[in-house]
Amino acid sequence: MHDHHGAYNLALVMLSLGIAAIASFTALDLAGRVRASQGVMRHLWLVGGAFAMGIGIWSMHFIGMLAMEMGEGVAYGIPLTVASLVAAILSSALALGIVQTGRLSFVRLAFGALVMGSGVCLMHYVGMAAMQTQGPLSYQPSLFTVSVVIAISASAVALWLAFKLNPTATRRPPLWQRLVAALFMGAGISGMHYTGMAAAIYPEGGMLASSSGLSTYELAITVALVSTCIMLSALLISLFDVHMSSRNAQLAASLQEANLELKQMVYRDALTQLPNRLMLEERLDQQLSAQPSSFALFFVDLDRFKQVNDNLGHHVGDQLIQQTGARLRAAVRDTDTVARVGGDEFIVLAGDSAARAEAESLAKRLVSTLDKPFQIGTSVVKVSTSVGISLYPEDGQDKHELMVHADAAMYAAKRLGRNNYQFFDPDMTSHEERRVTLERRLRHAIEHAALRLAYQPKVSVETGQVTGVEALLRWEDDELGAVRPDEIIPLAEETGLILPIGEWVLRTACRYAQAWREETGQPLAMAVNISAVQLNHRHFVATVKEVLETTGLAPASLELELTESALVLNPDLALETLTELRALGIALSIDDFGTGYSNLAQLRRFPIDRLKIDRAFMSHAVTDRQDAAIVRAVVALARSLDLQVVAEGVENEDQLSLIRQLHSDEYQGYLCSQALSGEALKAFMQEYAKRSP
Ligand SMILES: Nc1nc2c(ncn2[C@@H]2O[C@@H]3COP(=O)(O)O[C@H]4[C@@H](O)[C@H](n5cnc6c(=O)[nH]c(N)nc65)O[C@@H]4COP(=O)(O)O[C@H]3[C@H]2O)c(=O)[nH]1
Repeated sequence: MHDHHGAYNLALVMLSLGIAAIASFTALDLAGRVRASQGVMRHLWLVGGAFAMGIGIWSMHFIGMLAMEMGEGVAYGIPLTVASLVAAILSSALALGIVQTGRLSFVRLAFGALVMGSGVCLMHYVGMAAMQTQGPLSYQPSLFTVSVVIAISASAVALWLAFKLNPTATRRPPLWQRLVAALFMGAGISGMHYTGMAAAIYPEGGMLASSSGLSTYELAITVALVSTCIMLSALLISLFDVHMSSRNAQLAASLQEANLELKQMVYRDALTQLPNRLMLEERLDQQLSAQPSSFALFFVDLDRFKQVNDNLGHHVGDQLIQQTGARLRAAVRDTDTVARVGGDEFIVLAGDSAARAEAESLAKRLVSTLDKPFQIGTSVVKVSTSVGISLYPEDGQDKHELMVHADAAMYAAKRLGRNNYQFFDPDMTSHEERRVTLERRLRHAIEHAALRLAYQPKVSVETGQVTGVEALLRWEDDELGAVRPDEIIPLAEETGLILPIGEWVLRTACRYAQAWREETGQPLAMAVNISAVQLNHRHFVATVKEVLETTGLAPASLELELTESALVLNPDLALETLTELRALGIALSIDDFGTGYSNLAQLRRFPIDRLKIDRAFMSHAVTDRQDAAIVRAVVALARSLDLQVVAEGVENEDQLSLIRQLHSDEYQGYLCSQALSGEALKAFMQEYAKRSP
């Protein structure tokens, strides 16, 4: 026996190293594919990968053996050669199986390396045994051991790399990393092989002559070509698969994104990003199915939203809604739901406002948070809020009932003078029912002359003398009780009833003022509210003229009170109408000023005599700095436009002294008197004249 450490054919050694590196590269890539795929695909990748990798490693080994120049051609026994190929494929399958799932623990790595290393050794030494030598091969124990250690260590590094470079379907490690890893692995496999070759002690007599017709070179090149082709096809398929999976992953991601957006659109209000009605209803369903002991639903509606929208434009209206949503959100707990369910309507679902008292304190918070003026761009907008509350379970067992009842309670709050809240009461009717009844009864009231007027004195701030009165509509219905003008006027505007009602108010007020003059010999300045619908009606000026003529009232005794929204609806027509009225000698004032004071430049165009500061500002002007600032600004503005100022809703001496400081001209309010019937006004005036110096 002798060591057959014959010279190596350098070209074939290089070829074997190249094949080892390609096999390693393929192995790492396929390991990634196995990990990234699922189900049947994972098994297919495992089988295909094991073949490609096994053939690769085996060819490296085979070419490595051919690289040893042993004189004449060496013959290889077919069964053992095939067995070594099978060993290579099986150990590759095992290796791929080990890296396919989970995390790589130390035990797993050690076990995997042992299995794979043994497989590689088995392949190598079975392959060596296939060499047809004169006698059996033997091995130097030390080098043999080193070769086994190298095989196991190289396998450990290979497995570790396969895990480290674990690509997901969408992300692959950079190419250079994969190349370096492949070179490392290739070097490990080749190292094992050449150490194993070095360990071999060949028997005396050397090799049996090859019966194969192929030369060593031809055989090596053929094996290299075939195995490279197999590996390259596996790589190409793998690349294609990565491309497809990343495309699929991208598609899935964009589908998920589209789904989210769609959900957002379906469940969220676009303007405020708050939940919409649909989402609220779902949350209500969830809430109800959790069988809670109790909870509360708050229907929140802005009182003067339409006015702001008309006066200041939709963009301001939109911002008002956004700010309202934000304030409501800030006023409730994180677990509560604030949903926008209509133009200026919100619903708050308060999970555990168990007790009525808790619901009441939240309602107060909701009203007061929206009572503070809003700063929108350069405008200061003041609105108020009406809140209706329904409680589960007493006010409703299902979501529909709870919502309808909260809505009815909200309308009841509006009827009671706005800026407050009401709990649902079974006597309350829904908004629709109320509307229908109201319209029917209003028509009845017009036909049966059941409407009345009340007159509220206006007082000079300087002298304390009554300077005139404002006519206010009153209606006491047999069925409905007292109905406030705030409720009558919008309904009358919608139904067109405002024209007959408005004309009746004008005629009655003028007749009263003329009768007053005839009785007392003194003129009575009479202010009448005019709705936007009336002002924009073609015959309005003619109607006013006719009423003045018929009643005999001097135009100088009449003042018409208009809202800003009436003017901005059709500014050109309004200007024309106001100019004609002014030419008749009628005084004109802007009512509710400040609730959304708008286009000052526009206001300048109109022939106006007075501005009336809305009572919403007066109520807090003494205590709230922001409201006081608005009152101050309105007075300053009126002065700069050379207009008189009337403060509405003056209820106490503090408010009076504030407007006195600000040099307001007149005031109206409970401090002097409420609106009185025609008879009561006469008595009041006599009494008042006696009191004043
Ligand atoms: N809290 C409080 N309130 C006070 C005080 N002083 C007066 N008020 C109330 O404030 C309102 C003043 O009328 P407005 O601003 O023209 O506001 C009126 C006006 O815009 C409209 N309106 C009333 N009558 C008519 C009418 O005949 N035609 C039209 N188009 N609108 C009318 O309905 C609104 C509400 O009228 P009313 O309910 O009569 O309410 C009246 C009056 O009763 C006070 O010191 N404190």
